[in-house]
Amino acid sequence: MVGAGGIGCELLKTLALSGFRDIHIIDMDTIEVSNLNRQFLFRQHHVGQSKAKVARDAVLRFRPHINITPYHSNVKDPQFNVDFFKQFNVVLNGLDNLDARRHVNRLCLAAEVPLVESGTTGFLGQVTVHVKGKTECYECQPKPTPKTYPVCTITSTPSKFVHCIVWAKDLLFAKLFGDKNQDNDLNVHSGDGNSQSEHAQDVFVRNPHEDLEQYGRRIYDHVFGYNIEVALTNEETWKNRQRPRPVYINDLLPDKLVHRNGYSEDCKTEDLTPSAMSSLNLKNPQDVWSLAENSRIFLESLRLFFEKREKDIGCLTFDKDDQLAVEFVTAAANIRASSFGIPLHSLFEAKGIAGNIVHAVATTNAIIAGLIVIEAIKVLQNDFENYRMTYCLEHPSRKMLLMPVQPFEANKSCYVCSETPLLLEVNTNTAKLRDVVERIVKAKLGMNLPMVMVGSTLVFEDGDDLDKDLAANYALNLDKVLSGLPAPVRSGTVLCLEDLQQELVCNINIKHREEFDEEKEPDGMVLSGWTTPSEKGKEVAVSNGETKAVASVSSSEADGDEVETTPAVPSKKRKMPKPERSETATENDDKPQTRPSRNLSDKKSLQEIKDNDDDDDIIVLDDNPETSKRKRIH
Ligand SMILES: Nc1ncnc2c1ncn2[C@@H]1O[C@H](COP(=O)(O)OP(=O)(O)OP(=O)(O)O)[C@@H](O)[C@H]1O
Ligand SMILES: [Zn+2]
Repeated sequence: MVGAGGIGCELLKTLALSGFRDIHIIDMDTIEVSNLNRQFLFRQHHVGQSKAKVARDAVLRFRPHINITPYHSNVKDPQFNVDFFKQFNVVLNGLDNLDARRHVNRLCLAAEVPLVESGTTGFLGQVTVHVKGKTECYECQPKPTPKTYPVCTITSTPSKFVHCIVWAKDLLFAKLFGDKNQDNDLNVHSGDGNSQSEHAQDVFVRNPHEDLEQYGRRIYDHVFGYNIEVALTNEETWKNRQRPRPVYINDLLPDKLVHRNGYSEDCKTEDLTPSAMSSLNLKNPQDVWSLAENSRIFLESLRLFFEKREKDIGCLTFDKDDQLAVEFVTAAANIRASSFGIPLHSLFEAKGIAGNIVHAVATTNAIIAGLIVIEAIKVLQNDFENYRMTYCLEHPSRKMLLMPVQPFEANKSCYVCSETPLLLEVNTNTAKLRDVVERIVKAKLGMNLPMVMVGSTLVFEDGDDLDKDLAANYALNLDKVLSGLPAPVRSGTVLCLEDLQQELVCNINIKHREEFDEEKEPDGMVLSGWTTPSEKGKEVAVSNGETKAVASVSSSEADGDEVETTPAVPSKKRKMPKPERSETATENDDKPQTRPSRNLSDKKSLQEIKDNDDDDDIIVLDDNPETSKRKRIH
């Protein structure tokens, strides 16, 4: 088992009660108070201890004679190599992030161990089975990427609260407390010339003799006052939009914060984590603060960052579990929202949006854990015919909340489980090797410790145990443009990537391209070749052959880096599920959740599926339903 969190606790209990006698469990985390509402193997006195170890002890209390081996470690650690994975009959994932899931997928493929993968988001959940040579792997289908917003909406023309949140955490928070060298679009688009952005660069630096309140007030006036004035000069922008209103601190808080009621220098925040809410005596996170209160929180949280957390400044990124960061972002987003005539939100709501939080539902985790065990048993019995991927829906579909679907066959162009090369369009004269390694090899391809080869020349290798000279040489290469490497990379060159831990090799054909669209191709390079086109709305095939889309997390307004779990539901493509139980094909008394799929709204294909409702075949739908083929995979 990988992961001993929400799904993991349920899973370990159900495995133990179902007769599994030798279980290894990996989890890198310690128990937090916020886990206790659903991770029922843990109690308050366990807070701070290893999840894997406490989960083991809790289960041994009611199943003392089974073996449970806990590892308080990251599954990406080198000790969990292919040989380690080979000792298991089946691997069960109860993870919460794509990165770890992809890594485990690769190790399972390399070790040839079946993987049962799972995820939940609120009421939605899914369990999928991945067996090399039999079904698709976890990465055969591209995963939905987190929602992004056009830069100019965030910097200049927000119309929803989420735009203000993204501005507050990704631009302002990052500018004030994050890496000083990062690219940051703050202000760049709010003025009409470079001089504005130059001015903006300076304003964020604290003057030597400026006290923290003066500094906070200056930042406040700059971002909520001056920048809005500058933006207003661009008449074109506001022709068909409501004009924003500049906000200045003296209009709201003419007196210094220290002189105002509700704030005292000596309030007892010393031993607690610094919090602007507690120092200003604002207690309820569900209250929507006034503009003045938001302004006070803004100044106070900024002061607390500099006073109490100075060592963090310069390397912070927004973290939903960092109270002070949430307070700052809530206040900044609300002040901006007020300026743009957007309704203000409480800290609780703002935190949910900023952290992309979908509240976990314990029952969904329990259901999903049960389904994992059912699939694990089938895998152990080699009952391939009966493997199912199961989706847990929010609303019944044909009176069913659980929707079983036969597994899909592998995607022949999946770079993880097949050897199909990828294509990278890149400007080989301007892009550095570092850009390719960071943006493509690590971020897009999920390699953990990659090696990059051009022909037989190794140009980069990652790892802590490298020889010093070699490491220095690779560091030099990282800063070279592709065409300037010791083995130059140009159009037609093949880059060979290898991750020894994941035992993954992947070739990339390089195609030189001069120009990239900043908005649409922000990486400045485009990787293609493995994805099958998937539709934006995710669709689920239901058991009578109809297809419906389920509301999924990515349709939520929230923006975020990582969705807690990602139930990827099958997109249009591939094949239809085998009906699990026969129901009258015409019955459909629940409201359609969203539009029917393009493919299956086609009457002809619907009819075709109904006709096949009760046979055991798997139907493969090509892009054009007219040419749909039926294909047996076993
Ligand atoms: N790379 C990894 N190696 C080992 N364990 C991991 C890794 N990534 C995630 N996990 C574990 O997977 C579990 C996922 O559980 P869950 O989704 O309930 O998240 P959580 O962190 O417990 O809760 P929340 O995110 O809501 O605070 C966590 O316990 C986490 O430690
Ligand atoms: Zn694959």
